[in-house]
Amino acid sequence: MVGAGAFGTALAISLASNGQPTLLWGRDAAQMGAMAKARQNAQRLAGLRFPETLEVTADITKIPLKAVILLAVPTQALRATLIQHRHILHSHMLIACCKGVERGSGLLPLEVIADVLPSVRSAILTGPSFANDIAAGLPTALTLATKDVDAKTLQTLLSTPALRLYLSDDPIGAQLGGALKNVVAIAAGIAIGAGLGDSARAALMTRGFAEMVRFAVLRGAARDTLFGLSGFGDLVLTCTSTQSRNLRYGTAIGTGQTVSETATVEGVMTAHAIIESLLTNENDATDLPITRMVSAVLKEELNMAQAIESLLSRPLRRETDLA
Ligand SMILES: NC(=O)C1=CN([C@@H]2O[C@H](COP(=O)(O)OP(=O)(O)OC[C@H]3O[C@@H](n4cnc5c(N)ncnc54)[C@H](O)[C@@H]3O)[C@@H](O)[C@H]2O)C=CC1
Ligand SMILES: O=C(CO)COP(=O)(O)O
Repeated sequence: MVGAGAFGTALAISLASNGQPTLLWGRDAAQMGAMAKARQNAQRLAGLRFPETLEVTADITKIPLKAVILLAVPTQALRATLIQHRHILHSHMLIACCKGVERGSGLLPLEVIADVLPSVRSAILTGPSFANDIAAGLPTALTLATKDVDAKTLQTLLSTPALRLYLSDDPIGAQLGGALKNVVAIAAGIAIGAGLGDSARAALMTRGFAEMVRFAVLRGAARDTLFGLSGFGDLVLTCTSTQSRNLRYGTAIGTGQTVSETATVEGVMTAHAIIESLLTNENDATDLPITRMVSAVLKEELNMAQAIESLLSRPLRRETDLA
């Protein structure tokens, strides 16, 4: 496991609890030393103890030959991680566990991997799951999306009695679902924080889902993928649970608080990355009102009243138009 934050630690606990010898690597030697000693990640998953089969290290050369490597770093840190450790990572199967779009390039995690390590085999692991739930062994279902011929072997390797992996051969759709739902969750949080009510949240979730489907299909996703765990499933979880950092972040913005979030809130950079990539392509007239609103509010180009007005003043149309 590369990346020892909440999600990397949770997946490592889950795999090790299922009897897989698992190595959890993090870049901060002092932090990894403390985790090894306490047998828990006190910063991110306090109280959830490591099984004996989980080894903790800050030495990346300890990764054994032929290991399957899960990459659980934030999307914006993925390229730097791959570049820094390419001599180790280039010969392994890489499973990206991050959800987002890279700012500057507009690329999805597997596209970043292909850009840095063109010949490497890869897959995306995504879907509705909170790190705490996985680490606690609660039932969870995720999507493992890949074009790789060994997909079934990977599915078996990474599934546990509590963590069920469903296969998909549509990595684009699976990645876009996971990336875009975070942006919609920020919008839903803004609505809740601004006191617009649960009906407004339901409207944003539904129109946000239509926006996700529209954008993903234009980028080559299969429409059905968006209706599965990695799209609709994760949208529901992230927009309705206060465990979600994206929802909490949006809620804080909606109440007018300044947010100093130390944990990863992927929807922020993803909203900017998508809108900026549309701006650089003048011919792209993709209709993304919610993503535009989120990006503009976070950049303080719109205040809350203007943002709400921008959504409410859009022309009335049939529900299924452009959906
Ligand atoms: N926390 C959760 O419940 C879930 C998280 N995810 C995804 O997992 C990814 C990681 O999120 P979390 O683990 O929650 O975030 P986190 O903020 O808890 O941890 C991120 C980790 O990445 C490390 N990191 C950052 N830059 C790095 C670099 N250049 N090299 C090596 N390590 C680096 C940090 O030190 C930190 O340990 C995100 O894309 C998130 O959307 C997916 C599903 C659930
Ligand atoms: O991706 C997640 C749930 O599937 C975690 O959501 P947050 O990043 O908003 O906490």
